[in-house]
Amino acid sequence: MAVFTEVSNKEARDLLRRLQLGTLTELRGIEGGIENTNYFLTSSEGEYVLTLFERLTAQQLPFYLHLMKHLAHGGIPVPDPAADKSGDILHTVAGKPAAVVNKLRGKSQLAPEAVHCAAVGTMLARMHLAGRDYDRMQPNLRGLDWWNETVPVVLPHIGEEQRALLASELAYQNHVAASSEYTALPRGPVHADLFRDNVMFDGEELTGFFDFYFAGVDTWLFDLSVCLNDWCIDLPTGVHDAVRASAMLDAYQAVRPLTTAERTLLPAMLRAGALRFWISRLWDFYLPREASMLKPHDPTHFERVLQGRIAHPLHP
Ligand SMILES: Nc1ncnc2c1ncn2[C@@H]1O[C@H](COP(=O)(O)OP(=O)(O)O)[C@@H](O)[C@H]1O
Ligand SMILES: N[C@@H](CCOP(=O)(O)O)C(=O)O
Repeated sequence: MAVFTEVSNKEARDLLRRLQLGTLTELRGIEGGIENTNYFLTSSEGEYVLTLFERLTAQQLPFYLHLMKHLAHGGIPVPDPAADKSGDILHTVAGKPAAVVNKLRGKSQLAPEAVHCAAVGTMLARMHLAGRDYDRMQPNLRGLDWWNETVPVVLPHIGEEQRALLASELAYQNHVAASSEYTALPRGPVHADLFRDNVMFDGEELTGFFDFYFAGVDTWLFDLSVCLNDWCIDLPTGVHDAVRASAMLDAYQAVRPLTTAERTLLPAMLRAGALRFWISRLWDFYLPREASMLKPHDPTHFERVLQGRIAHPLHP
């Protein structure tokens, strides 16, 4: 149950009044999620999601919330944070930073087919283009600097073979990041965690991207690689699925063709995307944070994905 902080009906009613979103009809805790407290908030005006941020700070949050607003106004189906009379979209509820967004229609497609991967590819490219004129800056806080800080912390907890793979892949990624091809990659605000459980579908219609709280400015190719590594593999084995990957890549490129540097570095960024989540899963597994991680994700999954990406590089 991902309700780490209880919200009373009175607090919900007061918030709806401040946001001029009608009168409360239902407040229901959401069971999914591992980072924040989430409630479905239903009022006489519509259905919303109330999020209380358990770890992100009031300094970090404006980047994410204004990015969602910017993208929503740019026609991308993402939750649009509600503003109060003064235009503020970051609120305080039960002593925590909080936001209210519209509830997206549909549900997550956890067994995607090519048609769903194509829809994600199209919308991802549209989202990258819509983010070009977003003027706030926050780096990907789970990027290369964080990998360099975190790998030494997890190394003592893992076996010799894993240590060798983790250390050599980190060295490889530092080398790639220093190259002129990497510098040439187009970049902008990216979602950086657009897994199957962070996209809504109604049948084959993509109804929204959500959970932007790992977003940051990074390469568009990294974002695409994170998607390919989750949507276009066989989950039990981690093996690449060529049909779903082509569907996603073709759809993405129909909106925004990859540059020469991106085509060259796709194999390296697929490795980077696998490394990023291997590190975070190892970190969550061996160094769990107080009360936040209910059931840590399996780190060995991304170890397998990384090995597959090294053994069988994907050349678009
Ligand atoms: N805007 C939204 N519209 C509809 N459902 C949402 C929305 N935001 C969150 N949810 C629901 O809440 C669940 C948990 O949200 P999520 O952002 O993944 O939490 P966490 O950041 O804690 O992992 C999602 O799986 C989804 O079912
Ligand atoms: N997608 C990440 C975990 C991030 O959790 P989320 O529920 O906030 O998307 C992983 O699979 O390791």
